[in-house]
Amino acid sequence: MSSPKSVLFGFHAVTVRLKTHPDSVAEVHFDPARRDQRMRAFIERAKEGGAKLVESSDERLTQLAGSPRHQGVVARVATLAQSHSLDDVLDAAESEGKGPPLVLVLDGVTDPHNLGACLRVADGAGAHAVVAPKDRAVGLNATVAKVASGAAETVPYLMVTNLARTLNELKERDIWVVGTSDQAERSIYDLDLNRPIAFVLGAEGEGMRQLTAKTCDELVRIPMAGAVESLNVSVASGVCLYEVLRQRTTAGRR
Ligand SMILES: C[S@@+](CC[C@H](N)C(=O)[O-])C[C@H]1O[C@@H](n2cnc3c(N)ncnc32)[C@H](O)[C@@H]1O
Repeated sequence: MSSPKSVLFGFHAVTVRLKTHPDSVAEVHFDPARRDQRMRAFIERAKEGGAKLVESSDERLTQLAGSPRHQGVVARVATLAQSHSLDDVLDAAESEGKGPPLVLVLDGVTDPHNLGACLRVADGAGAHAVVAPKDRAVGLNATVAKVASGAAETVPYLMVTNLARTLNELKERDIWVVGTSDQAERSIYDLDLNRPIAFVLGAEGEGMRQLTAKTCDELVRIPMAGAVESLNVSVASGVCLYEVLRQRTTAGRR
């Protein structure tokens, strides 16, 4: 029986899938009219990975991707099974010596561009997982993967049934659960983040749900020096996760 297929588009998203799960790539469609260096290098890599290459027109690629932003590259791929739980992911990170747990929790991020950007920054900062509630989140689709530039393949994205319960489970693992709100009193720059940590961010508009905020150990704000009240959720994720990385890296150098 063949596994369900989905599409990935854009150079980064397809290249990372070829690197991480080459067997899951059924076909790579590309635009033969594009003969630049980037495309030539990409085709070389796809051939090395054993992918079936198919020449397709720009129009056909747009149709396959469901978007004109495919950069001349669309892959039909098998959907990867999400067999692991958050516990499995954190256990694996620990046994691989990846440092204290670092988790990004997104309560209500339904925009694929925002999720893609959050996954990208989570990968960059070395987060071990991104977690979201099943009923208040966007799933991993082709737009998310394109915006994530490959990070949708590298950072486990776990959709959970009950977010408050998951936050309590993180606390039981001695992970400090820190919620973020532009209304919080304490600044993120006053925290010692060199410890197991989960940052919780909320939706554009209404922010975190009340129960989510109540379940957090601490609420912090990112200082805002100008006129606007808050940052985009992916930018705020970047500030939080990179502050953890900065503190942990600095501590490692001492
Ligand atoms: C666009 S903001 C939503 C703003 C919303 N008015 C609120 O009450 O949080 C989306 C998310 O990014 C994070 N965020 C944005 N700006 C922030 C700030 N200055 N301090 C802390 N978190 C912030 C929060 O997690 C927030 O829920």
